[in-house]
Amino acid sequence: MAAPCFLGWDFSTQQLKVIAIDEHLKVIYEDNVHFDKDLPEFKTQGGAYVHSDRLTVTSPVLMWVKALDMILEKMKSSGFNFAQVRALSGAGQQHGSVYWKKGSIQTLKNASPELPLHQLLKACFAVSNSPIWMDSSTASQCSNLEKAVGGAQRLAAITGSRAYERFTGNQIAKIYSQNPEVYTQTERISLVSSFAASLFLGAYAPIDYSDGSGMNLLQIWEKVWSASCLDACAPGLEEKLGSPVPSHSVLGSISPYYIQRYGFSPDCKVVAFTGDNPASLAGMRLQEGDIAISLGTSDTLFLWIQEPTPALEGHILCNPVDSQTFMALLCFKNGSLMRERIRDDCASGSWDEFSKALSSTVAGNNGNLGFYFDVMEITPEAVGIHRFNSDNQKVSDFPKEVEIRALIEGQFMAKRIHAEKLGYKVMPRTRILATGGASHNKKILQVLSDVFNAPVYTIDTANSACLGSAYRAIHGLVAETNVSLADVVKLAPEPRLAVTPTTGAEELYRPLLKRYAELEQKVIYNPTSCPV
Ligand SMILES: O=C(CO)[C@@H](O)[C@H](O)CF
Repeated sequence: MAAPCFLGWDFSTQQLKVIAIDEHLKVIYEDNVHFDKDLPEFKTQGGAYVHSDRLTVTSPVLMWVKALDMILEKMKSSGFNFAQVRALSGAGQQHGSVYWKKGSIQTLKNASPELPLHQLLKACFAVSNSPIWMDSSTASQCSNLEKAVGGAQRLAAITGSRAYERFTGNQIAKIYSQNPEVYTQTERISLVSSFAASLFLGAYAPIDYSDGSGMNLLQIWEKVWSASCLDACAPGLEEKLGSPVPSHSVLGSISPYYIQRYGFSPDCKVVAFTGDNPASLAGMRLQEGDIAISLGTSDTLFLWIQEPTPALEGHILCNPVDSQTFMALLCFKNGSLMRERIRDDCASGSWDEFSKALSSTVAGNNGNLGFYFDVMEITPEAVGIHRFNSDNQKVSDFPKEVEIRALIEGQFMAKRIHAEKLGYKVMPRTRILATGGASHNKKILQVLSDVFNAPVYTIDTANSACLGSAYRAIHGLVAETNVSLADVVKLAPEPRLAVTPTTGAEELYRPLLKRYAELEQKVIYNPTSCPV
């Protein structure tokens, strides 16, 4: 009897990835299909089409289907033993939506194993180019939705986020208003995650609570669709969405199509798919009180939160590994490009010199504080460079090494302040899991550790959504017995401890954090008033 294994899928923006892990969580297979390179007939760029209005961004749904055909054929030719797969789960880019045409359920259910999926399903989609998360063409739908429910803060209180152009409810509203006949022809609307799960299930898979939190449609507290949000977007929407389910749900056994065409076991279970970021949270094995910080072009924070306070920034989602709690996403657009620009201006383009400047300046920077936003920041909405001395007086410049410390301390103080605004609390057990370019720089991590007064670990998240999906496949089989994901994956490699907080850091940064929050109110973008 072949050793059991578990598959994790990631239908991301630029590629389809798969990872197989054995019962000891060891990776035994991984593969990918890169949309632009391996499916050139679709002529996508970065897996998508940016339309001439520069606002509309879509991806061809049949490209995702054909990528699955391709990767399964690659696995088959490599001799992968599909019969050993006990369960599979997956992730999809958040917010994207798929529109199944009336009657497609029969095609899905009766798929003939002689043919590839992309041939079987070629007439199944009422919208051939699915809107994806990069789209920002629904501003009018967003303001309509916020008005309909009583304002931006009210919508955030209901669904975890104010209205965002990429969020699915607003995308559906646009399709309904611009193509009502297409909307009428649609019998089911999936997210990318539940669309992918449907392909394996041979039936329409439900939307999970966590990815459903990225639609501006789900009441994240009661975990039901918000009637007022649905009605504001399109008529009869609830029937087209189906009922949402807990993210750990076992949806059923794999469709006979895969058993006959690839040799999957009839006992292989399909566990609900979810969004890429929730799946990454699982892949990073975040636990209560942890923070994951991806230090990339934008800096992204993943937070595990017990009692969230939804705000006009960031996103609160149902937690994918514990339906009783929540997760939050916070995005800071001025991330690595901002750090590189200051490195070039103040450290002659050298990270070594940058690090030396951090070492040569004192924690707290003698009260000098800075806000560094070369591009319009979203957390908070602000732009430009703003420097303040220890008396809170605006100054036009800092010495180079002071500028470097002011940038790094400012970026991390902002992260702590905005995380705590969403309800996050630093706990004695808090760990910061850092990933991305800057996580290789210990001097930068030391500032992060001191500002949060928590140890910083580094993790490799290259495949976190895929790995998280494989972990969730295992967890789905035992979740009903109240086993936590953390217990199921305790054999996984531990994150590496990089730095711990300097003694006295909490006392030092507490007053600075207060000052920073107060000064931030002065730099927030207010188009009607003159710049600070
Ligand atoms: O829009 C996002 C999250 O809100 C992106 O991170 C997408 O999930 C990327 F696929």
